[in-house]
Amino acid sequence: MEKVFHLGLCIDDLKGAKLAIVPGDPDRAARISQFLDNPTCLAKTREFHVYLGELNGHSVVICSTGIGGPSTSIAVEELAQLGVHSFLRIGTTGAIQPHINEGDILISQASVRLDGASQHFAPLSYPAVSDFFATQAMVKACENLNIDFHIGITASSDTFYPGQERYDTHSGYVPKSLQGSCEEWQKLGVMNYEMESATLFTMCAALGLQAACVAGVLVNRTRQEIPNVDHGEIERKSVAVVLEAAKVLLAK
Ligand SMILES: O=P(O)(O)O[C@H]1O[C@H](CO)[C@@H](O)[C@H]1O
Ligand SMILES: O=c1cc[nH]c(=O)[nH]1
Repeated sequence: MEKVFHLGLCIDDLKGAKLAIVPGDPDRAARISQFLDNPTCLAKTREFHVYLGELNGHSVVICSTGIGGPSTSIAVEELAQLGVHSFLRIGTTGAIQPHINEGDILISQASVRLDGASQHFAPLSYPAVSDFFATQAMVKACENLNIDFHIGITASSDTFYPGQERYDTHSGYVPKSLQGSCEEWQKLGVMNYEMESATLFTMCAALGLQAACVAGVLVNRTRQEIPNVDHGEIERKSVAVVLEAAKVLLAK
């Protein structure tokens, strides 16, 4: 049986799993796996830490994507080759609207394509749109858990610093083409910045796969540039949402 190149896994390793939960952070993948029945670690290679377990009797994979579109595209492509069809991203994020607070839960309907990797799957005129049913499962999960949420558009950037217009940096300089971009996204009603959903949504839509994204807010960019909150509670809430959404989707 052929192993996929980066994850080093073959189809039988996934025991028929069709759904993957995809956080950016490898350590978060390990923490999420503890909520599955019979969790096992399948691989730890580069940024890709892969766990398998069961949710309500269904095999589920957890696979970290690392930061950004290029590594996300590898994880999604190789998991798809192994039989996965549904991808639920659970991330952290910076809000750019004043009414969205640290600790809030954001569900991305679609993303502004500030990445490069998505252009390797479809031209820029193609939308980075989530899957309706997977996103509906995220909404249902919040309702089931009585968790308030915001739903809307996310700006998904290749970079954490210039692409999200941060000036508190080594050089303090943001290229002219990105100066004022945060205000533009605010005025266009964009909720937040993160770094993987544009690639995830575009490639999944283009390849006939299903994707959704939930994120916990670590910082409100109208008030400060760099997060300084305790991530623990925020992660617990967003992990609860993604696990419940997985159960909702698996029950269909
Ligand atoms: O917490 P994760 O899932 O990594 O998501 C966000 O955090 C990272 C940046 O700090 C980027 O990957 C961004 O999308
Ligand atoms: O501001 C933030 C916080 C988390 N992740 C991001 O990409 N941006």
